[in-house]
Amino acid sequence: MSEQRSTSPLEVGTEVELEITGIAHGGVSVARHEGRVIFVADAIPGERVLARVTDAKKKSFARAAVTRVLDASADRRDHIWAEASVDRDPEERPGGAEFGHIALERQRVLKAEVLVDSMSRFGDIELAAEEDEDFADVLAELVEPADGDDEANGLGYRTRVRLHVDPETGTVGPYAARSRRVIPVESLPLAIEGINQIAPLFEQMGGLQTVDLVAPSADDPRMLLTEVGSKSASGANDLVRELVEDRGFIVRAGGFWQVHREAPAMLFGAVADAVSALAEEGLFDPAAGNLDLYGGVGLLAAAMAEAAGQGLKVTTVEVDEAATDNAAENLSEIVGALAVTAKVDRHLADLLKASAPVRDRLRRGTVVLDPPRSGAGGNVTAQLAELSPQNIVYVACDPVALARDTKSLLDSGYDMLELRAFDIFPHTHHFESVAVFTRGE
Ligand SMILES: C[S@@+](CC[C@H](N)C(=O)[O-])C[C@H]1O[C@@H](n2cnc3c(N)ncnc32)[C@H](O)[C@@H]1O
Repeated sequence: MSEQRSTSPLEVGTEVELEITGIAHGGVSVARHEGRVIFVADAIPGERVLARVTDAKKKSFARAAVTRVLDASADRRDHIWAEASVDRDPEERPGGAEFGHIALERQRVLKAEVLVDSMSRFGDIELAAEEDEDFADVLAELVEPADGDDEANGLGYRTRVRLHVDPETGTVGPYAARSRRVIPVESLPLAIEGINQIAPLFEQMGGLQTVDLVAPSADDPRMLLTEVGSKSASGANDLVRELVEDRGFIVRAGGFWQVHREAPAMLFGAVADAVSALAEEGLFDPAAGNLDLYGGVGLLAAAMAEAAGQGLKVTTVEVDEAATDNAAENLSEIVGALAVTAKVDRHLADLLKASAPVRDRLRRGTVVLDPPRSGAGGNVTAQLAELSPQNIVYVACDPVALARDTKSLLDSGYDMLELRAFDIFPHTHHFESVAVFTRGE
């Protein structure tokens, strides 16, 4: 494509020179062009770049992708995935490693900035440095790395990868960034070795829609194939074994399990730490009506038990019946554990109608919740506020959703005791947060 450095009006394909001023949620940086905000892919705050406009439909903002770096940040690195380099046409770059051109430590600072900004704008929480502490140090330490990631430069961690099949050519690969075009690639640098060994990157797989690659920690890696027109993948219901420290979990091969090899242990540890800290403050009651909402196969209920002991009473609530069955088995040694298949809002609505003694037990309880990306939302946070459990441990994969739900909880009289964040998706903009709330006096 020929280079057109014209400015207004912005049109798709136009190249513009931009000063990158900050980071936005979603893995893009921020610049301004003649008063209009531009979200720029593949840039780093502080850089001056040439970027091609990729979307100009909205009046208030446009989107662009870097085509040439004019003044590079000291944190710029060769992209960890050769195919995603800025030397390539933006449309030919695979998605899924949108921070792969940034030094790992700076990625974590950018994630911390997004968390701090989200909490300030949507959560009414200003995260500040202590006296004698530099805020830059707070940002550098807020998002905790997973074991082994610094040594491996954040590569080789994914135990689950979804590839797509081009309906015309049968080529297998990831989607391009911001589109549903399949991009052929030579390797999957974020995936663990076992997945790279079985990935059919050089095969034609016409007739298929997706190829899911799964490498459980205590089972053989495998491919789950979904045919065009089918809703389920072959082998998705096979049970595989996962190990977290020395505790075993069964999960369906196609079911939800944290993607980073260390993530289950990290989140297990974070929830167990939170429960232990609450117990030390006299705020945790193992015999109360404790809940693990959006509980999957019971990972976080098991973490509560790790801290509280086998006498824990806890109910996991999960919409997927098969995952609930797995949770029942995974938690079978915890006599007081119950696994329920239900939508969280329906289950909470039922609990709100329960008898006074049951409501009292819930009021003394601790709720762990780990909702999907959209967060718990206003309805569920309002139900929680009405149930009024003593503590809420909120595990979140989206900082903005967490911040919005935080605001609802603070408005309902909860105090935030702790906020941690975990870099369990290196080279992407994603990260996980764990926020601990307790009911105010
Ligand atoms: C982020 S996963 C967490 C799973 C589990 N806590 C873990 O760490 O493995 C979210 C889970 O919520 C379930 N889910 C999604 N929407 C739900 C709803 N409205 N009610 C109950 N469960 C839901 C999904 O099936 C998924 O298992």
